[in-house]
Amino acid sequence: MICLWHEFTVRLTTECESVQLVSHETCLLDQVFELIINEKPPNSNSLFLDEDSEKPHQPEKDLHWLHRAIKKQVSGPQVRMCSINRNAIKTFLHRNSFVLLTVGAVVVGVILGFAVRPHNLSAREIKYLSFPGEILMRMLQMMVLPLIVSSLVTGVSYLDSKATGKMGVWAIVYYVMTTFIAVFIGIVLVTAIRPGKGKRDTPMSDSDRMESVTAADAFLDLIRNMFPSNLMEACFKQYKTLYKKTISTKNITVLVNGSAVVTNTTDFSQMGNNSTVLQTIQETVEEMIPVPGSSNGVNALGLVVFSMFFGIVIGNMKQQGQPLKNFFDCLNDAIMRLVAIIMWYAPLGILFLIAGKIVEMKDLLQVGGQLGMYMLCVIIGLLVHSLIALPLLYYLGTRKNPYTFISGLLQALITAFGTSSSSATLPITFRCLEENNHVDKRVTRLVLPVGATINMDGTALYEAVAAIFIAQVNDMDLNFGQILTISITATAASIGAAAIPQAGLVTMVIVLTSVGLPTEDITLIIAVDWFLDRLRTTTNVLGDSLGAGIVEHLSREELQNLDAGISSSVIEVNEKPYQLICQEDDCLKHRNSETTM
Ligand SMILES: N[C@@H](CC(=O)O)C(=O)O
Ligand SMILES: [K+]
Ligand code: NA
Repeated sequence: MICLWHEFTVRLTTECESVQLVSHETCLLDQVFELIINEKPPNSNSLFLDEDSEKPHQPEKDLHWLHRAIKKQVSGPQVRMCSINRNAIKTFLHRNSFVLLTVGAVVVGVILGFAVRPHNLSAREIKYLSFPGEILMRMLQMMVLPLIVSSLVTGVSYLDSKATGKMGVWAIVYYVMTTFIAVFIGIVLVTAIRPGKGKRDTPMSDSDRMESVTAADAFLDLIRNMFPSNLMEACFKQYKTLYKKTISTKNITVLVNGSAVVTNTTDFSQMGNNSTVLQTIQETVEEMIPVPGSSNGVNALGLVVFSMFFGIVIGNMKQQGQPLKNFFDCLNDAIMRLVAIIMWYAPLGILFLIAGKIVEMKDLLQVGGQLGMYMLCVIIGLLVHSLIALPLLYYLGTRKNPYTFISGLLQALITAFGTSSSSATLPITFRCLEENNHVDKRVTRLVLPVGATINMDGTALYEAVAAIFIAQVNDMDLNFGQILTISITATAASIGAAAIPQAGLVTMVIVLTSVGLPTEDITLIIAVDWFLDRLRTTTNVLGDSLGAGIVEHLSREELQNLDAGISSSVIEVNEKPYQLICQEDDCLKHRNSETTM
């Protein structure tokens, strides 16, 4: 945070450098004035007339007059300085208006929330209070579906397969690596701090039991969701395995030996032949069998997979695929223009989202004991990951200042905190990366939708910490194998988690069942999950964005080659060098004008 603030002030000072130049000017004028006073012009008596002309002129008085006159001269630049000062502030405000508005909204939201809190609003009134925030969520979510599809299709179709492949590989390497780093940080912290040690102090509430899905079925669901059976349905439903209890009857042969009933597994030879009778009875067997079911929400994974393959195919169709390419390009452009409008509403929405949540929440400061230590553990882990590990990785990958990059993302990060959904934040993330950080659109279009869907560092860290916390509360000692299992399933759970509020809590079940922990114990951490969810979503968005920056840097050669490819194909068509320049310019202009309002 301090680094961010530092970046911010650096920006402010560069903006105001011109102002400092002007004040130098006035210093110089002062020096000139001193010089003039000391030199005293020889004909000062006649030259400088006092206002009171009747009195004889005295040199000192003349000098005072001179002073006044020069002061008058100096005041000209002073006025200019003020106007430049104002201009600098104006441009500063204009350039950072969104960030300033958003930060202001957070501050006002917190103040409003704490001001309203003592009034003990009813649940209904709180709903009304956060209504403007709900509208923001709805507007952002409205953009997500067309945004994911159009940006992925265009992102993939405009690259050749080589560039897509290389970018894809870098992105996947980055996603997997950062997720494991996050899990590692989480595990180290939770085993060092041991928040769950001691007697369990949180009473169990068996009211809301979590429906448990076995790890294997959850994994299969993930793959099933990659290939939605119906594209329309994928826009609002996901596949989810349900269990049905079936009762089947089995014929079992038993030996009846006097009064004792022995099942057929017993060795026959030990029984006396004359006293035993073979009998066939029916036994009912209860079995849970997986049946198809569904849960509400966009099947983002399915849409991502479809759009990517669709884009590759369109790209390979060359001339024939051009109309579809243009269509999705235009769709993407139009959606981003809508997002630009929504951006103006975003601060207001965030204000009420935060105010509403503050009014609604139970006193977080009173969460003490094990749960408090658990929260601390997750918070420290997220901070370490997002302020040290990820920036370091960005620096190693690009040799650029990561905090400059992060300062450009401020609005997306705040939106992530406000909405606690990385998919709802996606439109804002796009704009921050493209407008503030000038990341190539071909990269963001490809990397961001995939990242928002499968790359969740914060969620992975949280899942690992939560699982080990629950093990500690249950006095279960985990061996190395179990910890390894947790780190793998936590990664899988973060991939499977939908980018919507508190989705991580649902996929927790996979991690818990994989090491035989009681899934009901998720209720232990539900109370503070809303807060941790906001923080981990912010980390998720940060991870996606830094990933886009790194991937852009690592694949800059491919991008340049593509640019060169465009110009060489233009030569083939036109065979006139001067037209090449025009075409290239047009092409560049076109690329730059995309999504700007
Ligand atoms: N809310 C998170 C997912 C989670 O629950 O961890 C997100 O959208 O990124
Ligand atoms: K995910
Ligand atoms: Na990751």
